[in-house]
Amino acid sequence: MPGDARKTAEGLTYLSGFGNEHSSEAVPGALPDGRNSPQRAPLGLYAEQLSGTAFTEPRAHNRRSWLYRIRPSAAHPAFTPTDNGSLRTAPFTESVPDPNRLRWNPVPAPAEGTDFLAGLWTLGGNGDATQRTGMAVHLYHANASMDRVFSDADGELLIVPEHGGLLLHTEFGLLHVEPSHVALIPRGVRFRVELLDGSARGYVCENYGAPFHLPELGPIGANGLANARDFHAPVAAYEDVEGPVEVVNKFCGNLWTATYDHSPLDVVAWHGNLVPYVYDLRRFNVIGTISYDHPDPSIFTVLTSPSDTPGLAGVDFVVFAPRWLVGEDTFRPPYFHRNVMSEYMGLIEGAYDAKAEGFVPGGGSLHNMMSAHGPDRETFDRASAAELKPQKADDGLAFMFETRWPVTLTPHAARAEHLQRHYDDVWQGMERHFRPLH
Ligand SMILES: O=C(O)Cc1cc(O)ccc1O
Ligand SMILES: [Fe+2]
Repeated sequence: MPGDARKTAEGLTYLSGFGNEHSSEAVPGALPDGRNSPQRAPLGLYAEQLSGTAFTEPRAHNRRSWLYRIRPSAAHPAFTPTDNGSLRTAPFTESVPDPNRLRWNPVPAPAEGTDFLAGLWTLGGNGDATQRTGMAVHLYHANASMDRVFSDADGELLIVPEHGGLLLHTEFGLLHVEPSHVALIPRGVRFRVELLDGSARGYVCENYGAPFHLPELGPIGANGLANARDFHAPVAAYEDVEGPVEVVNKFCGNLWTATYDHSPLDVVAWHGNLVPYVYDLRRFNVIGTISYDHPDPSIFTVLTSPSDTPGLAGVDFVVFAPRWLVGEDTFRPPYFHRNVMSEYMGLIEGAYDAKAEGFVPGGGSLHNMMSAHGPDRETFDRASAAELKPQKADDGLAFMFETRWPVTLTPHAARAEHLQRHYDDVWQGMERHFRPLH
């Protein structure tokens, strides 16, 4: 019942920190002491390691957890292929990469009975899931809770709700995520999504590459941006369900299904540093100029998935959180630019300071590699004439998935009804102001 679920969601206990060695047991004594894999695990549980990085990756990047569960994950029948719905995976080869500036309205409401998984609609992406490079942008619109369980072997899922609260039942325990919060489900972790408000809409970044971590702070110092202690992992909570449970597994681009004879959300205790987590974007410590010029938005990076080249992210997750604008003699909104990185932007609420209208909550824009963009004409005119007193930019919450490779669209995104036909017009009629002095 949604009412009961909301009560549960509000009472959740979390473990705080990013990349920590956490441990949690739902039943006292379920965690073995001093070793991971005793001859007989406590309470008759099965011990199992979940590796998110290769065994041999450097300690600073290594992610794994030990799970103590009622049945080992291996106890399942064969998977068989099932319908992928509107979910697509890299490599994206069905459309020609598009250099145009593109913008979409929100994804239309789905048919009754659409759960989070069925409600996923892929916009596009890059890389190759089988090579563990690149990312995909998905949107979701759902109106039913999942009575099946999902896991994604292709990548981790960064869920960015725009409408409707979600209660995520994961192998590690329960997470509650609301608009303005984000949730991360690591690669391969089983979960199901319960809707808390009847329907839910939002965005998902599926990251095929290295797990997201916090960006370096460099000269900013030891604190700032997203603070590690504001990331919250669940405490162990398990389902002891015997009976048929559908489990859907996304593997190398396809959905596969199997009917288990028990719930795989049966982890009674766990320890490790590979965990799902939630983060409240409003806790982001925004750093900006206190002198002049508009800083590059890398300063708003919440999470980054590094590639082999230092500083060049497979994908960055960037938030435009409430902040003061005080730059002197400065054009304060985002500047005109062309970027080697490709930018997908979404809006969680309100408005975005570079766009006077047309960029709406639940919608999104794509400015692919080197495509020219920036403030629309109305914003340019307003900001060029604005009185430069300190101003609070707090009427919206926007974000960006910024990636090193161009985003190629799925055919359904390229042809969508809700693709805006005249987005280019926002830069039409930019007046000529040039007046040579002589
Ligand atoms: O295009 C955008 O709106 C995103 C963006 C924001 C900003 O403050 C500077 C550069 C940039 O790409
Ligand atoms: Fe941009």
